[in-house]
Amino acid sequence: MAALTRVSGSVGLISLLNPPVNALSAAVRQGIVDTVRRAVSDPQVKSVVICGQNGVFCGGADIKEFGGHMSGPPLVPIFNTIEAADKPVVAAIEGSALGGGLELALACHYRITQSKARLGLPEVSLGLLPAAGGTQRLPRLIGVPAALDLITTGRHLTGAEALKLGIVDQVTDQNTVEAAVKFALSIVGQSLESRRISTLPCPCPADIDAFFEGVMQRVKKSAHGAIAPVACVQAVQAAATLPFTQGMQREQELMATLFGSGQARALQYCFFSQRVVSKWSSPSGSRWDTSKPKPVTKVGVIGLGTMGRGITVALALAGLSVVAVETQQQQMMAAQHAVSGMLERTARRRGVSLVGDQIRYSVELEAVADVELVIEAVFEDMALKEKLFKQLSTLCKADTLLCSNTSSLDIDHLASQTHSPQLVVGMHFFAPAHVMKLLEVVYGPRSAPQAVATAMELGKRMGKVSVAVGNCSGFVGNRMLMPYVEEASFLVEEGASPEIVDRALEEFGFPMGVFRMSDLSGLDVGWKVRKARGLVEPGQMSRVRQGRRYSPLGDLLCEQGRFGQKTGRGWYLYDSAGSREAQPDPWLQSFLEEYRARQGLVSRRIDSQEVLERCLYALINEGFNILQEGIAAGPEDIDMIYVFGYGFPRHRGGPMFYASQVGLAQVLQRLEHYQQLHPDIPHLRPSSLLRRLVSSGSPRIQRWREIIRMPHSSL
Ligand SMILES: CCCCCCC/C=C/C(=O)SCCNC(=O)CCNC(=O)[C@H](O)C(C)(C)COP(=O)(O)OP(=O)(O)OC[C@H]1O[C@@H](n2cnc3c(N)ncnc32)[C@H](O)[C@@H]1OP(=O)(O)O
Repeated sequence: MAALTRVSGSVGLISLLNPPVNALSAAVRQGIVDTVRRAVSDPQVKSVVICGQNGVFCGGADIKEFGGHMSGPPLVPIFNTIEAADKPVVAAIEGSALGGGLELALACHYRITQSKARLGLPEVSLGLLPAAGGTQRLPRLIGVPAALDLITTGRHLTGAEALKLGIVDQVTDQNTVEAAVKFALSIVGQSLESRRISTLPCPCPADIDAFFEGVMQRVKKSAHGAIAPVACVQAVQAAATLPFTQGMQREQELMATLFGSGQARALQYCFFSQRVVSKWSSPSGSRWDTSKPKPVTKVGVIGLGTMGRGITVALALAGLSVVAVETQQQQMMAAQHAVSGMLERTARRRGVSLVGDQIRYSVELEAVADVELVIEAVFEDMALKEKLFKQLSTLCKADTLLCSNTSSLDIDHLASQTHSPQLVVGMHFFAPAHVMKLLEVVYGPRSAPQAVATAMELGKRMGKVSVAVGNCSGFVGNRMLMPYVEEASFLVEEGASPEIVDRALEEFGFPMGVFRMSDLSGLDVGWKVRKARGLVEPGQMSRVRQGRRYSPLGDLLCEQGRFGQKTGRGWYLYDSAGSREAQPDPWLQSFLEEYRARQGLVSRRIDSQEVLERCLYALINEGFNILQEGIAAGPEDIDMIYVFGYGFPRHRGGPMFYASQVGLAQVLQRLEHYQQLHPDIPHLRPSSLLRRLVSSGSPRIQRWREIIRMPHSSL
């Protein structure tokens, strides 16, 4: 798990070996202990280089070990021993040095890195902190503000950026290990005093108390209830104010609190779930490992409204050639201008350079005749899309994949308009499409495995978390959103205010409650969908439609021209159209009072527990229905959709993981309770899969797929 060889006569080369990322498993840690001891005591070894085999330095502690009993030597004493060695130790960083991997490098006396290597302390995204000395060594090396930025965000740096910050001593584009060995030979005999980071003073801002107060306020605000970023600040504060040994003690105490927390479990579940969803499968038996994606270099985007523009930017940033089509000349010009601006801003933010001329604009549909894949992003109007798919099927090459960005329309129906329905899949992006990480790839019963594989791969190239899901109204994300949003409206009918509902959801960790979110995206969006479903009865207040409870509140607001932020009024009041500062609206309060009176509803006090239970359990219950129907292959798919597309707090793991933590029996019992009180709300009727899981003893979430697949009686 770690090997020691002697190279160039006097350099002890320690290679970590634990593919694919040389994670610091118990065996690797033991390997480091043994090889360092041998290298230090071997008189023929004058200096040491630590590297990882197979082009990766080290991906950090072995996250798989976190769930079980930790054995093997701990990291902190190993790193202290390396730092204390009286022979120079050089880290040769290729690929990645992340988490414990970077902490290992910080314990070395010198660091040499490949320019493209990724370095960072991403523990915060696993609900932890860099507890192998990272919070104490990094601030001493690069100063408190820069260290705080890296530790609280977990962001990765390239080797070149790390050099600028002073984290590494040299960057090379040549063979990193060879460069490190050469360097190690050149420094034999030099003093190591100034190279032991733990002995350095911590460069601090002038008014340290005020500085940390400000940082803490900012971090708490953006953490939305996550505890790890706050602990990271506390640990760095200890580095700034305490001697190294005491700082290390504080780091360990904070880590102990985080390590056992539900948030760390949820975030580590997210880490693995993100990888599980890339290994997609469909009920027809097609799978990620047996389906080869088709190579794609040129993509057509049709419709350059908000979504089409974002998709064009995402494709161009991924290095693809794009043919962007908008049939109205004026709109095309406006789109071209907007896309250029978005591209420039995003490229600047990401620090990447743009390759010119990647996008060709056209007002002719025929311009997409030679692309390998088309993404349609026109209005959500089935007749328009039907016509377009018929045209595309005729004018594109026979093997061109035809994808729709529809957020709810029937993919099978669109496929049936074409000569090759097997080449049609949904690619449902989320606004803004060049920013949001989620992509729902929607397959129908006729979609070819290669079509699904190609859309998934394209999503990956754009840096998306792509999740393959089956075709149904609203797919996974929007289908689950319906009961969530409806419950929120029912709660308002029963006596809650939009502020009470939103506050409960925001305290839970959503960046925005349901009503603020609705105001942001536009109340007319849902209105249009409800109209298409035949639910809207203009001017009517009836609360039963299509045989079930219905809240006309959203429709009534739209009829008043209250579309949310864009009109300056919606569920809240805004200073002006387009403003983002939501204020409670006295008009809405009187409107609701009058509405309740006319409906004969007696307003009651609704607390945050009821808000959370009714909104979240309704959403979760629909998730169980989706799993039962095979629309999503497993709970991880649903959770990643909600975390990456709908702002579900990541530190809660996603709705299905959250349900598993609350306890399935508890979720079932509360749904039964609310269903008894509201028998006219079908989405509160517990899913039979939920009942089945509870009667199977509420197994761990990792076992749900197994239970879902088991044959069962539907009685
Ligand atoms: C109290 C005791 C604990 C003390 C701890 C002290 C403090 C230290 C803490 C840590 O170090 S926590 C870990 C920090 N490191 C990370 O968060 C890095 C996580 N990994 C990645 O970001 C990426 O995997 C990568 C290294 C950038 C490589 O990306 P790539 O896209 O090339 O591959 P992936 O598909 O992501 O991964 C391949 C494969 O490897 C598994 N894996 C990756 N990292 C780890 C890890 N640190 N531990 C265990 N396994 C890891 C990943 O799950 C994939 O597995 P499969 O899906 O193929 O099974």
